[in-house]
Amino acid sequence: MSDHTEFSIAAAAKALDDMRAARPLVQNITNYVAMTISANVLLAVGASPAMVHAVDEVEDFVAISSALVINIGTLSAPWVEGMRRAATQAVALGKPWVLDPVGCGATKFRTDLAVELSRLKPAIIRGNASEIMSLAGAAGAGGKGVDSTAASDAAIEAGKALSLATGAVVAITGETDYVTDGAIVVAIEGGDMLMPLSTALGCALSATVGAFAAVRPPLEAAVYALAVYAAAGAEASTHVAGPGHLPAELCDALYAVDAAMLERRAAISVLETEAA
Ligand SMILES: Nc1ncnc2c1ncn2[C@@H]1O[C@H](COP(=O)(O)OP(=O)(O)OP(=O)(O)O)[C@@H](O)[C@H]1O
Ligand SMILES: Cc1ncsc1CCO
Ligand SMILES: [Mg+2]
Repeated sequence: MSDHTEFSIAAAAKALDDMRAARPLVQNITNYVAMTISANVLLAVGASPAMVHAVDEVEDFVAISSALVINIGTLSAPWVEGMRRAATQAVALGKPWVLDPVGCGATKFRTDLAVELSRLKPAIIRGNASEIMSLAGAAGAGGKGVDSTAASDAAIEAGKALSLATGAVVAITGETDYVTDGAIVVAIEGGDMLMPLSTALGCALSATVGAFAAVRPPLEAAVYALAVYAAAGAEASTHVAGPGHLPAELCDALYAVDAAMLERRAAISVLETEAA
C-alpha cells in the first residue's frame, strides 16, 4: 500500500507547522492584480514573500529562494523572458517551482506561453478547471478570460493527462479541489462560494502552494496547501457579508489556522489510488 493513501488532516497540520518553522522565502513572478494579496497571504500563513520579475535579477533571486511561483496573469514580453530564465534556473538548482496558467485558453499568446512553461519541469501546476483543461488540450475547456466556466470535476481526467505529460503534480480548484500525479487523485473539500467572487484568491493559493513545496514533496505540498487554504477560506467566509472583506478575513484565518480549524473546516479524501 502506498504512503500516498495516508493523507490526513493531522499530516496537513504538521506540514503547516514545518512550513511556518522554515518561513521559506518564496519568489513570485505574478500579476499586478495578485501581487499584494499574494504577499499578504504568504506572510499571514507564515512564509516570506518577494515579488521579483526583472530579467536582470530573476536568476540570482531564485538562488536565494526556497521556491518559485510563476503566474502568467498580466503578461508583457520582458516578463516572459524573466519567467523562462527563472524556471530554468529553479530546475538547475533543484528548487521547486509552481506554475499558475492564468487565463490559459483565452488567447494564443497566453496558451502558447503556458504550454511552453509547462514543459520547463514545474513541480506543481495549479489552475481552475478551464485553465487545466485548456493546458491539457482537452475538449470543452471553456473559460471566460481568467474565470472558469467548467466545474473542477470535469477537469480530473485532463489533470491526470497533464500530469503524465509534464511530470508535474496538477491541482484543479473549484467547489471541490482535486490534486493528481497522474495516478492518485485526492479531493479537498472546504472553501466557500464567495471565494471566486474576490479576485486573485486562486493566485494567492498558488503562492501558498509554493510555500509548502519548500518543505514537502510536490504531491503532499499541493494537498496540504489546498487543505489549509480550504479551511481558512471556509472560516473567513463565516465572518463576512460578501466578497469585499474576504481577502482581509482570509489573511486573518490563515494567520490563525491550526489543527483544530483544519479538522473543523476542511476534508481530504483519496478518490483514486495507484492500484485502482
Ligand atoms: N464554489 C466554491 N466553493 C468553495 N470554494 C471555492 C469555490 N470556488 C473556488 N473555491 C476556492 O477558491 C480558491 C481559488 O480557486 P479558484 O478556482 O477560484 O481559482 P482561480 O479561478 O484561479 O482564481 P483567480 O484567477 O481569481 O486567482 C480555492 O481555494 C478554491 O477551493
Ligand atoms: C482579473 C485578472 N486579470 C488578469 S490576472 C487577474 C487576477 C485573477 O486571475
Ligand atoms: Mg487563476
